[in-house]
Amino acid sequence: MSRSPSLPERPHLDLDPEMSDAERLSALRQHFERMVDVNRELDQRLQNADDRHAELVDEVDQMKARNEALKTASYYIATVEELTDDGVIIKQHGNNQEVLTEFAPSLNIDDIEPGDRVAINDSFAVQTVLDDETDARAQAMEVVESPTVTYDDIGGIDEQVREVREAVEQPLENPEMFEEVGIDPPAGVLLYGPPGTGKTMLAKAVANETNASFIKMAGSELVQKFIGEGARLVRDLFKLAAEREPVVIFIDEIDAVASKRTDSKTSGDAEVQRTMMQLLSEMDGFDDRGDIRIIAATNRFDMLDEAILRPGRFDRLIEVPKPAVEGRRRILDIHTRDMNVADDVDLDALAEELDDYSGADIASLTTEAGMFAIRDGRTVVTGADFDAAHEKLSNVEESGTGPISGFTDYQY
Ligand SMILES: Nc1ncnc2c1ncn2[C@@H]1O[C@H](COP(=O)(O)OP(=O)(O)OP(=O)(O)O)[C@@H](O)[C@H]1O
Repeated sequence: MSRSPSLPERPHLDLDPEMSDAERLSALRQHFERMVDVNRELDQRLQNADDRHAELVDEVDQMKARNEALKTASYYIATVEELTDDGVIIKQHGNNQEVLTEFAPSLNIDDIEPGDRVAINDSFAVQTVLDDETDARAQAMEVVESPTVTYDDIGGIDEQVREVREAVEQPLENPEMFEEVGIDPPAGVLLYGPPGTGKTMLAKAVANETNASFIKMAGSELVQKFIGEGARLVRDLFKLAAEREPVVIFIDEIDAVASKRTDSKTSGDAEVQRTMMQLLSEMDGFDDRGDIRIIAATNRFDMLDEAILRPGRFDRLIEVPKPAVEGRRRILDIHTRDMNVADDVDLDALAEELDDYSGADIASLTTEAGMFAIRDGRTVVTGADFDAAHEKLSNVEESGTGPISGFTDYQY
């Protein structure tokens, strides 16, 4: 900490009784001059201190403003209901609370109409007018008109492929069979298992095979990125699907919106609950929806709320595990089929060695081996490249993150 400079020394007046009047006068004059100097210096210091004080007050004001901005940085979403002379009536999404409020001075009242979606701050003042919902939809969902993944691209999970085809393809292609037999087709398929085992691929391949569009939505995005919008986006998702049939809806990380209820009553939990209830109600009205099939995926089966597993909802559960040795061999085949691989590469032996590798880990291993060849200026990938890649990925594993996709706390 810097210390303030010491005060100037107080001038001392030393009058000798022996002094003549002239000497006294001269000593007094000198003393007076020194006092004037000291006074001038003190004045200067006071001025400096005032300036510094003003600077600090300014800094504090800026910090306060920044703090205020940080506090109000997250906005809530609402819809404009009515513009009145007293202000604007908005309805907040999520809790449907109606509020009479005002606009931020930066907004122009002529740009706002009833029905607009707006962002409001903690004091409900309208901060911005949001783009219309199709933009929000586009951000939240990945829509693929015709996915190119085929069943041949998926290795090691043949039984799971068969089950998914039965549950999704059959009802789309032969709905009359279900009618004749007199049973309802499975409503939703839930794929569960470790990350990177091909769940997304499987859903895309089914869409491809049935000439259906593919719409993917990530559960975590629904509740983390679009706070207050989850239930609405679920509604939008099914509306969009109805416009695109035949369609496969894929909800990844469904655990984010369908976890077991916790005891805490935070607004975040309430939001997740609302999103899940919307999803359940959409699925319950599913019978009349025609050519829409729904597949969800999770790495955390143990966390799921049983409500979503009831008949008529996700009633076909398919486990997608990490591949066994034959599966790994098949996945190695798939991922090396377009690679320039040297004769000394022994994929059988490699498949044996890649214990605990997921399909995604194997895909990374082959890419990594190719990178070693390129780094060495070669276009043929050798056994040594695969060994080096294996060693590199094993080191990642030793550092505690799993071969690649990291998977330590998985239970189901
Ligand atoms: N069974 C598999 N056969 C061939 N490649 C696979 C397989 N599983 C995963 N892969 C490779 O890993 C990539 C990622 O797989 P995918 O996204 O389907 O896994 P996921 O199970 O959906 O993972 P997550 O749970 O992390 O979303 C695929 O694009 C593919 O290259």
